[in-house]
Amino acid sequence: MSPNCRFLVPTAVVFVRRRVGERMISACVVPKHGGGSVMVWGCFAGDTDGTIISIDLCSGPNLKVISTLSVGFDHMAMDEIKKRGVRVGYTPDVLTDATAELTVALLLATARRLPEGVVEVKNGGWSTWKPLWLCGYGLSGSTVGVIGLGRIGIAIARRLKPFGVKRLLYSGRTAKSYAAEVEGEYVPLDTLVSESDFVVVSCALTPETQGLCNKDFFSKMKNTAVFINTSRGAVVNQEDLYQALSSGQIACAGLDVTTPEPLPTDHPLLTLDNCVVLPHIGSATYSTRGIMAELSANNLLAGLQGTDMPSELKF
Ligand SMILES: O=C(O)C(=O)CO
Repeated sequence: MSPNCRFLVPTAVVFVRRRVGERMISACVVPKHGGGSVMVWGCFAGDTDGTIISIDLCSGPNLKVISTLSVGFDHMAMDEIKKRGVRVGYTPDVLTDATAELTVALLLATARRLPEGVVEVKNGGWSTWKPLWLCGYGLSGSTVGVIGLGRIGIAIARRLKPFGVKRLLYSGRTAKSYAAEVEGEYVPLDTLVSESDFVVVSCALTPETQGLCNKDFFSKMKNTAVFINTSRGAVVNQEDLYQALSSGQIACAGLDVTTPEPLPTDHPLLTLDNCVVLPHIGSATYSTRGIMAELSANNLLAGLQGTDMPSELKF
């Protein structure tokens, strides 16, 4: 085993090497970006804190199967994976509800300034009642814009609608028939950005979405708007977000994802009261992580056996 190995999510996965006919093939379980630990078996290396450096540089020719404990696969060198014909298992669907719940929690915590309130209670800042103290923004009667109405996006929209959201806008590559369920209006991105009181980013990280939320984007948002990102950190230009937050261009932001992860403790975003940063815990419920672990183990085993995986990435 590689000296770089740090153990181990999930413990259920034990078959990492297997003889198939004359050949020994290798497989590994990878956590998502910044996930903290990597199972390494000779063919695959991680750096000292367990983050994968690069599959193309580190994996050996025997690597046939990868099982990632995530729905996202932007942490893997897909071009190289395709070139080598490596099969990839992932964990869609099973984390949708947990991630949507976390998004709603983060949105409410950010808009209603819960972290600031908790600090004030502890540090004695809570004195007499003051009409405008710790006021924030409510969902009732608001316009919510979801960027990327995929599996998780629609689950977020479904949960937000009952808060009294008046208009639900969404943008993305195509209009979705299932958007009717939340009375979703498919609009150009610019319309969504300028008309929404809450902008929720729930799209995949692709070359098109990388850096999408930049200076130009934030300049179109309302000064009272709340920005939430639970997709991938690289969708956001963090320097531009910092400027938008510190100058009052937008009201506040809640991020469950950053670049890098973990975000260094001296990062400028962490100096702002109007920015709530979570440590990428979208899918972190006990039951969801258990189901993800089981699914990724089954993906891995199926990959090693050469049978259909329960959830195989098609590319
Ligand atoms: O599984 C993933 O890719 C996630 O980031 C869920 O939070």
